[in-house]
Amino acid sequence: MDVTLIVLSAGNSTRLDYPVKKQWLRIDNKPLWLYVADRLNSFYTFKQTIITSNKNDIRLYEKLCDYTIVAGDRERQLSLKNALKHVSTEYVMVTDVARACVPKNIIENLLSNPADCTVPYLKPVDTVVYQNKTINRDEVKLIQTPQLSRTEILKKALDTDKLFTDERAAIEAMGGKIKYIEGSEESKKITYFKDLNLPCLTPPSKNTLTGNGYDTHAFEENKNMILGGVEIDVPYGLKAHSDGDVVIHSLIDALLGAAGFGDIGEFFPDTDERYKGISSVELLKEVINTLTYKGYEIINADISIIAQKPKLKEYKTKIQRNLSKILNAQVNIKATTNEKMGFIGRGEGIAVISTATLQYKDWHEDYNR
Ligand SMILES: Nc1ccn([C@@H]2O[C@H](COP(=O)(O)OP(=O)(O)OP(=O)(O)O)[C@@H](O)[C@H]2O)c(=O)n1
Ligand SMILES: C[C@](O)(CO)[C@H](O)COP(=O)(O)O
Repeated sequence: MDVTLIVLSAGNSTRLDYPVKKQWLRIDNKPLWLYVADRLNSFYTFKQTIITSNKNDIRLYEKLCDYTIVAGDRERQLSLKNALKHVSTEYVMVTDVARACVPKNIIENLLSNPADCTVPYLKPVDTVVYQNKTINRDEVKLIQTPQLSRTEILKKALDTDKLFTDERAAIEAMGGKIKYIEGSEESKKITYFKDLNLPCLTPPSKNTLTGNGYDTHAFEENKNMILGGVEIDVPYGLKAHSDGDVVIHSLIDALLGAAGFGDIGEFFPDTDERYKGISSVELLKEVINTLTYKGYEIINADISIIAQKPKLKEYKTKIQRNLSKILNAQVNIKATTNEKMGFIGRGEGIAVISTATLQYKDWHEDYNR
């Protein structure tokens, strides 16, 4: 059976109420979205796997896998419709990334029971009250994902402005045939932080991640010089699209390198008018927020400034303290001349080399506090 897998991971993870978005929680070395996609692909050979991501994360997902990454939208159903545009197989299996521990037998049972839509559910074990009246709980189904649908039926069912909370409801609304199979407690959806007690969720790796950054800028007259967010009292600055803070640019590349997220140019293109003259401290803070949302913590950074001029001895401590405060981590600053050799030695500009280390935020430790 040709089946496409869609993993929905473009949500905002609001109810998790945690610094890291749930799709970026690390399971060993993998973000949850990759863990779920790989786990389901280990159960069945899907013709194609499509993952919806927040539109700003597509490039980051693509650096970590070769699945098809599609921009999500403001609603789960709209994210799904974006993904369905890329589906041509007869069947499509749609799952929430938040249902991280779906067992293999659920996948097998779905595939063994095709219909317009096949859906796992749990029977409530509590008494059910609906609009303050007790109802027959044997007639209640608690719906889970993955849900297996005939692709063309699902596309037709979603060709509406009405929003449904799952594919089954949309297909049911157009009279499609729904088949139900027994679900699993292990398929619980990670909605709140307390839901992170699922057995398949192994703690984040304790590995430290190291990155390096190198940047150079030429001097430019009649411009302020900013290094590490500190104004340097000289009558010239550094030529750049931004404020030219070559120390922070090098540090950003080291941080992004440690995370495997590419480089500063990918995040802040120097052709983008939004960044003209911008304070590089603001760029650094944006990178720190991105790393935090995506499950990283900064351990330390070590920065070497190579400059024949200006003399930085009186500024090193200011720069070190400023960056350490912004990173909330240990920062070391070194400064050296280039012994009058090369472009640096001729006083044409400054080079900076940085090293940064990261670790994964240990959600498992936080859970067990
Ligand atoms: N616009 C959206 C909203 C949700 N989802 C995905 O749909 C699944 C179920 O949604 P939910 O559990 O509500 O996740 P979030 O929307 O992230 O959570 P919250 O509602 O707390 O923000 C999640 O895997 C989520 O990533 C999506 O792809 N696109
Ligand atoms: C699709 C779903 O998981 C089925 O139970 C559920 O409707 C998702 O709800 P959410 O509020 O989008 O998490």
